[in-house]
Amino acid sequence: MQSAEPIIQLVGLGKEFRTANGPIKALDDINLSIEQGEIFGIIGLSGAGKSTLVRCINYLEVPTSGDVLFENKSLASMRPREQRLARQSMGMIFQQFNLLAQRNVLQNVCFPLEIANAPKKDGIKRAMELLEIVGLKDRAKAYPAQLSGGQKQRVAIARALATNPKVLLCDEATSALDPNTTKSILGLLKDINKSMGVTVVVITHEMSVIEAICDRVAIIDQSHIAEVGSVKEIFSEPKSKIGRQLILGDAAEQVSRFGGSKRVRISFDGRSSFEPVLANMILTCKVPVNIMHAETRDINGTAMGQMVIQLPDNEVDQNRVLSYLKTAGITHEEVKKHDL
Ligand SMILES: Nc1ncnc2c1ncn2[C@@H]1O[C@H](COP(=O)(O)OP(=O)(O)OP(=O)(O)O)[C@@H](O)[C@H]1O
Repeated sequence: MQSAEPIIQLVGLGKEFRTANGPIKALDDINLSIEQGEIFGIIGLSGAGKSTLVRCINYLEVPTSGDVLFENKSLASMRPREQRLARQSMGMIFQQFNLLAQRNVLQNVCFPLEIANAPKKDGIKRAMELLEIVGLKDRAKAYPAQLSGGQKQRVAIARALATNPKVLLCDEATSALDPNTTKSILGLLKDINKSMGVTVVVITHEMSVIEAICDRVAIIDQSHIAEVGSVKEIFSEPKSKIGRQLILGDAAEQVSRFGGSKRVRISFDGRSSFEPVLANMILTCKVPVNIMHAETRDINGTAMGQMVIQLPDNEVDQNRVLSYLKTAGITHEEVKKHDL
């Protein structure tokens, strides 16, 4: 679905809030290009400026400097009608769903069409089609209070799509949902992106969300873009400090559990591939290990060579790994530091 045509460009974008305690610079010199048809993630810690950024994209917040280009045209320089149409081309969903409690599901989805003065019959037809897409056709008469969080977000997605937007902006859309519901909502967003060609912009503080659906990602830190790239690139080699913190955070924490503990040399003699050996060991023992050194070659799916792993400090964990290696018939020996 991806093409190289930009649909949204942020050029030197800045946003400053005036508060009683002085100005707060929420965004500073943001330059980003989001391509038509992609799923673009924006990740950062709390307070980094993510929500402000996404709200500036559709002019819910008007930037204090720089420009937002939608389909190569500056929102700031558009005539009011043109700007309204451009903003209508960007649907939005939120963490707290923001459904109208007094309206049923169908009426919620029809709402943006009423605002856009669409004929009522057409509105209902379109809303029912969308409810079918999000899997809630049979709940058209239900009220938001009668729905689960995941169902509410599905209604919000249908409502956001009612005016046929080209872009769907998702501000922490799964942050209030449990992991399974999150997975199904992310799946739905991916399907919508594929089947309708809608560009999706996902704002999140969770790396797992980026990993699950995004093509590219920008990391935002303290009002600035720290790095941008394909999810693959950024995950395999984060260049910024905040990128390493977000991506390797857990791993870095795990490493601190190792201290100067026991090391084991595993020899691979071609009978097995080293990945399943390590993966099975970690899955079976539920113990993280640290790869200190590896001289292995994957030859036609089998591993030759050796690898030194470091075990956690905890003796029970160490014994678990050692007895696994023994039972699995994997050649290994304990090594001292100077043996490395
Ligand atoms: N309307 C506002 N008035 C004043 N300051 C604001 C306003 N909106 C945001 N800010 C400030 O701008 C900065 C960025 O906030 P923003 O909500 O964009 O961050 P965020 O990355 O979305 O954080 P979170 O994940 O916690 O929502 C913060 O310092 C915040 O306090």
